Amino acid sequence: MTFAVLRALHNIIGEALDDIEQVYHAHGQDAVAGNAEASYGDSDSEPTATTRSSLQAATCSPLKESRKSHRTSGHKSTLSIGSVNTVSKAYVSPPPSPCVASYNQTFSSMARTEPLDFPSLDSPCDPTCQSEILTSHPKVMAAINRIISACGQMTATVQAPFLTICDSTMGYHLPSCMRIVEAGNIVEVLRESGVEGLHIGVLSERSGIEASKLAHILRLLATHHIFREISPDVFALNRISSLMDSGRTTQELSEYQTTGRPELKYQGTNGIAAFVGLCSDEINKSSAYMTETYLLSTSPKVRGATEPTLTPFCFAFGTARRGIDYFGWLEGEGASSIEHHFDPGAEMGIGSVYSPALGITESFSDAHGNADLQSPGSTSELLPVENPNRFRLERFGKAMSGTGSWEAPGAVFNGFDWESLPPDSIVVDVGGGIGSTSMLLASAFSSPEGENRGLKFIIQDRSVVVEMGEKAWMDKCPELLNSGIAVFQVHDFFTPQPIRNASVFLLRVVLHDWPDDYARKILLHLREAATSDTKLLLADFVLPLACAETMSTDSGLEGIEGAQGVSAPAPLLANFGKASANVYWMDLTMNVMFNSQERTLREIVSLALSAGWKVVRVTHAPGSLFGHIVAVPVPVPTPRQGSRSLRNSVSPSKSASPSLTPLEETKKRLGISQDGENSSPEVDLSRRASVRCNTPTFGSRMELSSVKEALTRFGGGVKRYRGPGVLGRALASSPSTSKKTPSPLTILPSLYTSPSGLNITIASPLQEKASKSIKRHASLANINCSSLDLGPAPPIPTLPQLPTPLSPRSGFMDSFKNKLEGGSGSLSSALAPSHILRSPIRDSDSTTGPSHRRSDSTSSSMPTAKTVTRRASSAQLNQPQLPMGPLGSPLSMTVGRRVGGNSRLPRPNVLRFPGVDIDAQVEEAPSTVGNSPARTRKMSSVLAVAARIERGLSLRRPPPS
Ligand SMILES: C[S@@+](CC[C@H](N)C(=O)[O-])C[C@H]1O[C@@H](n2cnc3c(N)ncnc32)[C@H](O)[C@@H]1O
Repeated sequence: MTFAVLRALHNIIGEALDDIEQVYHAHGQDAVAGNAEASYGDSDSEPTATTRSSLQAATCSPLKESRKSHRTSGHKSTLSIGSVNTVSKAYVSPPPSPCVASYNQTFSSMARTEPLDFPSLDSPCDPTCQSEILTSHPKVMAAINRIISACGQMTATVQAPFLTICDSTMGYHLPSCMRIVEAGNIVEVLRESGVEGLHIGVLSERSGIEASKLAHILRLLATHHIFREISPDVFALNRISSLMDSGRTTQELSEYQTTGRPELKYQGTNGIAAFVGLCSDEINKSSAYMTETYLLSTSPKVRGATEPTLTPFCFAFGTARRGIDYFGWLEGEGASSIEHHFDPGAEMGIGSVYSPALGITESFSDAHGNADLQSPGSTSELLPVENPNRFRLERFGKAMSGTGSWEAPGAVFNGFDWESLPPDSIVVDVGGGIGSTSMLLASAFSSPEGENRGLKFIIQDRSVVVEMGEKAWMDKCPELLNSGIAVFQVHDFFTPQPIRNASVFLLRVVLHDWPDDYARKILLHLREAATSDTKLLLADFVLPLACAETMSTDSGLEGIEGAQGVSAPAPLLANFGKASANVYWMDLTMNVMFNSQERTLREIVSLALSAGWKVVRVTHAPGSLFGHIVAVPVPVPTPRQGSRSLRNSVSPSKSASPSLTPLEETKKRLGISQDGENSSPEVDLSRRASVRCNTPTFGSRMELSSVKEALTRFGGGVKRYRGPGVLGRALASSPSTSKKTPSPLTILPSLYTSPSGLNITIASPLQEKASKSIKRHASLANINCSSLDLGPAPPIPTLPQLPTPLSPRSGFMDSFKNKLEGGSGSLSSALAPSHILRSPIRDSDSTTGPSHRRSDSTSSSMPTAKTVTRRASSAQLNQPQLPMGPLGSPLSMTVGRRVGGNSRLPRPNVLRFPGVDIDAQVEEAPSTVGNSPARTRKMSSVLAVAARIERGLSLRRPPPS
């Protein structure tokens, strides 16, 4: 039986490799045919000889033959990776350094002769190259996850159990080694030395770490594939370690250190080096005190603490006694009583070490983590330093900068039926940070112009954050503030919610910062301010169980749309095991640092219910563990009726007061008085906690999102757009150059599997080049475009004049046409906004023609019988504010369940979706736009619909006849 399991795992790996190779091969072939447009990036310059040869050398033929030989030989790579010595210094570190040769320079040439290979582990990572970008292709990511999951399970099965225990228990050396490497700027030193690597003697001299110690450190990391030992004692960067490159020169780094500003290393970077430093330093040490805190402490209060002042961090760093939590410590609270200079030699290395290099005071706690060894008077000198943890504070901020993209920004479009909200509905972004999510939504669903200006947004946060947010919006989208579409409001979410007529309360990565009692207080304040129509939208990671979810009656999940989630295929662990590790790392990080947590869906449902919110729906972006959870108001349960979570976490009152409503009673138990002030003995801690969390934490968006990026990835959900503004500008802006490279910290939709394996047969007269591009676009959307009929176009009737300009997106249309006609720029980036299906007409929208209203479905599952209808008569086209087709074209498209046989095929302009038994029909519509581009626009619309169907987005019913 075990062999059968191992074989099954082996098959999963083989099939996943096939999937990956297929995608890479298809893209390579496409490029070979001279149509090498990058899907997320572009290229127009020539490679250097060295980079070309190196990339060619590192590129192999992922052909079927080689796949076979992989399978049959079981292990042997047939790839012939060229000598690393021929690889140029083409490092692209984040941010790119001046010595970088861009990927695009090499790709356009290389791709003509070689199919595309998967990125090599042995070469530095170039996040902008096609090969690297393709790793985020949904099909590739899904396959990668299956491979990681299967390999992890296979290793655990075959490895001697004791060795697995050693890996798990002695793995503490890994973060320690990562820390010293980051702090010693080893990556930057190695980058400057080039691909030949550097002998440990030189490396030691340049980093200040003793040679033999450093060699052993790097060898451990090389053994874990994080560096390479390319010859004895000679080390070099590889795909993994190169990501930690700050891009600074070693000279700059040494200047920062000698001037006492080492944190400048992280400025303007993608945050990975800072992230490595943070995790391997404070978090690593804090985690080591989990047992002292949760188990060995003699104090039950400590063992069961939910306060941020009694975390493993507080014991590891000796702040518990002084009631200082992580943020307080970062901000230097109590610093005046802390020594800043300690001679470790005098105290046998126990105590604190002042590190001029890092600008920090390092504290060592005793073996139990209870001693605060930084107590005053134990050392020589008290320095008037304003904040001894300034370096760590700055590093924390930079480390967080990439974590906001752990959830792809546009996922929120599909997380809620935004279009169901009437105009002027108010969305309150509670603890909204600088309002990055609201900005995306406002860009898509509001317009500063016209009478109907769509949704309104109120972004609430602490005053310092509100200031930052206002500034960011004034820089990026002032019209949204000036028009009153969005306002910032200083508000403490532990006090009563001032907005009493909200349609949606949005809480994005807020609850995971708080233990249940605090989270419940936040939710209760929102519940109290809710109308019966108000919805709560929670956006957070949802921890999967490590077994398959059951919908049993005690799960609390019955009736919740989307609760079942996606399980990995057997024999993989239901949650994809190792492939999902990151969310569990996050969870325990929140635990040991803040006594907070990520939550399972069961926990979220129970927590919400205890505060009078019933979860009705959960959606995930394909393959992502980041969820959008919709809840509606229900009566707040009394503690007696309440959920397990409420009963467990709130000490029951001796006798419930009959004169109080359940909400009042619950608030009383939680220490919230009727006027909203905290009144229980918890008050101090609550206040403390609420003022602590000034600093955005894991998952917060530290900069405004790119609207374009969000729409590119998730635009299928955006259906309402009422005029120019941020979105209009984003769409009309330069067609291809402004695509933002996703942060390497981004978790892209990862466990994606196409629910249906859609095939499209497209019959339409298209220019060959356009058809190729569309095929590739379809492939990116994981749609198998099985054939494109390039037959002759049916005759086009005489046409009325189209209004000019076509729409606010005409700039975009131009770029699209330009692309089709062979101009520069990326077709795919031009196509991307085709996912933006402008809303057909709202009932209330008298100027926009007949009502084809509105979606009945908020389902995220595959559609069964759904129809999209988009109609605009030629007469309507002459009116000023007409609903245009997705690309401004006057088209009418119907997608509906196929009834009976395939009678409509092979008529031109009819699409077939065999996987889900759905046809899409594009009706001929009047157009004066040239024949081929017009058809191509329609086709792109069709693909947009196909992508929407494939993603399980809700579509529309046909108009009432
Ligand atoms: C993890 S961040 C999330 C920010 C934002 N929702 C996002 O998605 O980027 C948590 C936010 O909660 C805010 N916050 C913390 N305590 C707060 C309080 N008592 N009242 C209002 N906001 C608070 C922080 O300032 C921070 O912006």
